[in-house]
Amino acid sequence: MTVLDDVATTVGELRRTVSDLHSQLTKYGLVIWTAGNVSARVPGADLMVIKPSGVDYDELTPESMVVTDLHGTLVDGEHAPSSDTAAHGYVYRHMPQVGGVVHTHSTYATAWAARSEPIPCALTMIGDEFGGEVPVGPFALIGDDSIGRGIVETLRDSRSPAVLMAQHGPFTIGKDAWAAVKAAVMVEDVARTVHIARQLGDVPPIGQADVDKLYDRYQNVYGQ
Ligand SMILES: O=C(CO)[C@@H](O)[C@H](O)COP(=O)(O)O
Repeated sequence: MTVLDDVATTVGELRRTVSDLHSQLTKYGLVIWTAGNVSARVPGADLMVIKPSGVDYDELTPESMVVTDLHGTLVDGEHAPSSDTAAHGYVYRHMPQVGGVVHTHSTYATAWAARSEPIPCALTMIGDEFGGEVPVGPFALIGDDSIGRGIVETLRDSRSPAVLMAQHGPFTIGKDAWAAVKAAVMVEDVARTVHIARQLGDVPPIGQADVDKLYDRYQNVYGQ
């Protein structure tokens, strides 16, 4: 009997989900080479499914995904886990509502991160998805849980599912991995649009009362 036996079916499904979601990062042009990673929490266990480190996107398969505990220790898989595993695990340990974490180096969001500058809430789409500006997290070195601590410190009291980690790039969270991927797609789109708008002149933020209404409608009414 291993820790995996109770959740074997769920882990099998999440291996496929996490593998497939990586193709959304390439589809939307959010990563180059082997940069970036997606993970999903395994409900009912202190485990996650995450991308293997440094494997080409074309070679990612359900079987090549890695299962670790929430401290990044390998539990199942043939490959070494992503270099951001400790960061993802820290988020899962400290934000129980989070079921998915994504990291990309998408160009425009990373450019804002390089400047350590939050993306102002200047578009209805930013109010909808992020509920305010997209915040900046501290600079942190890769490898241990420093990045995770920065993500949690920044997002714990924010409505934003995205943080621009200074001089690194965006990390996004969601109730599941799909939602975290969506936030990664959205943060790149708004980073690009607000950047272009700023080339044209001042970019006024939307007032807080309207941001609150936008966020409420999009989170609670929008869609089917
Ligand atoms: O920026 C980083 C490290 O934080 C990553 O995005 C790497 O670029 C991809 O690392 P692996 O997930 O392949 O280890």
